[in-house]
Amino acid sequence: MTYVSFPTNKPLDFVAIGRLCIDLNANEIHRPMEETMTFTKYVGGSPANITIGMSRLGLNTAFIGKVANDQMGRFITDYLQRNKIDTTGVVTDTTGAVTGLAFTEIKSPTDCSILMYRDNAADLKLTPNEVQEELIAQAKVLLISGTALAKSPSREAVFQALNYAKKHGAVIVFDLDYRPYTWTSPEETAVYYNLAAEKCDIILGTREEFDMMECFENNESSDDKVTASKWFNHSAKIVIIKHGKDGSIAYTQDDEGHRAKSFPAKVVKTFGAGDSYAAGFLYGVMQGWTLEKSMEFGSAAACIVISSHSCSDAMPTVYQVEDYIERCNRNEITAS
Ligand SMILES: Nc1ncnc2c1ncn2[C@@H]1O[C@H](COP(=O)(O)OP(=O)(O)OP(=O)(O)O)[C@@H](O)[C@H]1O
Ligand SMILES: O=C(O)C[C@@H](O)[C@H](O)C(=O)CO
Repeated sequence: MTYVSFPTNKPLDFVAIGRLCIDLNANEIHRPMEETMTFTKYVGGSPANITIGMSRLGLNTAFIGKVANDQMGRFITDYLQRNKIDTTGVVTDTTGAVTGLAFTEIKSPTDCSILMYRDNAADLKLTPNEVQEELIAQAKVLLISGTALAKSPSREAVFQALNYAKKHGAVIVFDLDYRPYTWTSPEETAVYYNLAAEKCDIILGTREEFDMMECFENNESSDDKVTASKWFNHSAKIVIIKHGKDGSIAYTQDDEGHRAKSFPAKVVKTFGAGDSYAAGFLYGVMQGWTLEKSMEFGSAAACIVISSHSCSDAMPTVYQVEDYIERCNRNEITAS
C-alpha cells in the first residue's frame, strides 16, 4: 500500500533546509567534559546529517542553508560536495556570523550531552530571498527541521521553502529536532512548530518532542495514537513517534499503527540515532517499501551510527544497512 505519492518527474530526490554546523566529538569517551582534552571535528546539524545519510544511500540530494565566511564554513561546504550533495543553495554569510559548534560529551553509552556554542550562528541568518525556488521545484522531497524555526530570518526562510514545496508538489517532511537551547520559551516553540507541522506530509519526532508541541492542550504526555491523529486533519499522511531503544511507531490515517522494533547495538553514543533513522526510513518509503520495512531499515541505520564516533561521517550505505540487518538476524550482534 502506498501512503505517500512522490513526484516521479523531478531530477532531485531530496533537498533539506536548515542547520549546518560543526560537531566536536570527545575522543576520550566515558569521561566528563571537564576531563576531555581532544575532539574530532565532523560536519553536524540534524538536517545536514540526514542529507549526508540520503546521499550515502545513493539518492540525488541538495542542501539549502547558510555558512560562516570562515575556515569552518568552507570545511562544511567542501564536505557536503565531497558527499555528492548539491550546494548551490548553500550561501555564505556576509555579516560576520560564526559557525555553530556542538561539543559532545560521551560519559557512557546512555549518558551523552551536547555543549552548544551558537551565539550569532550563521545558519540562523538564512533569509527568505536566499531560498532558491528552482531548487525546491526540482525536488521530490523537502525536509525541514525544527531548529531553523527558532529565530528570524531563518524562520521565515523555512516558511518560504514550505510555500515553494506546496506550489511545486514536493512531499514535505518535518523532523522535529527540538533543541531547547535555541529557543526562548516552550510556548513560542510550540506556536511555530504547530504552524509548520500543519503543512507537512510526514512528521517524525520523539514522544518528548510531540509533548512540547501539545503544551497548550494539557500537561500530561498524550497517547501516541491521539497525538498522530490530530495531524491527519491537516496535511499529514504518516506520523512517526520514536521511543529510543524501544523502537518507533508509524501511524497513517486509517490504521492502528505500525510498530518497528529496534536492533541490538554496541552503543558508543546516543546522538545521531534520529538523523540516521530518518535517512533510512525516508529512503525506504521513497523506494515504495512497506512502512515496516522502511522503519526496520531506519532502525538498523540508526544502530550503525550510534555504534560509531560520529553522526555525519558514520552514515551508512545501503549495503552496510542490509549487512547489519543480516548479521542481527544471524544473532551475530548483541547489545552493549
Ligand atoms: N540504544 C539503542 N539501541 C538500538 N537502537 C536505538 C537505540 N537508540 C535509538 N535507537 C534507534 O534509533 C531510532 C531513533 O532514536 P531516538 O528515538 O533516540 O531518536 P532521537 O531522540 O531523535 O535521536 P537523537 O539522539 O539523534 O536526537 C529508534 O527508533 C531506534 O530504532
Ligand atoms: O546541533 C546539534 O544540536 C548537534 C548536532 O550537530 C548533531 O550532529 C546532531 O544534531 C545529532 O543529532
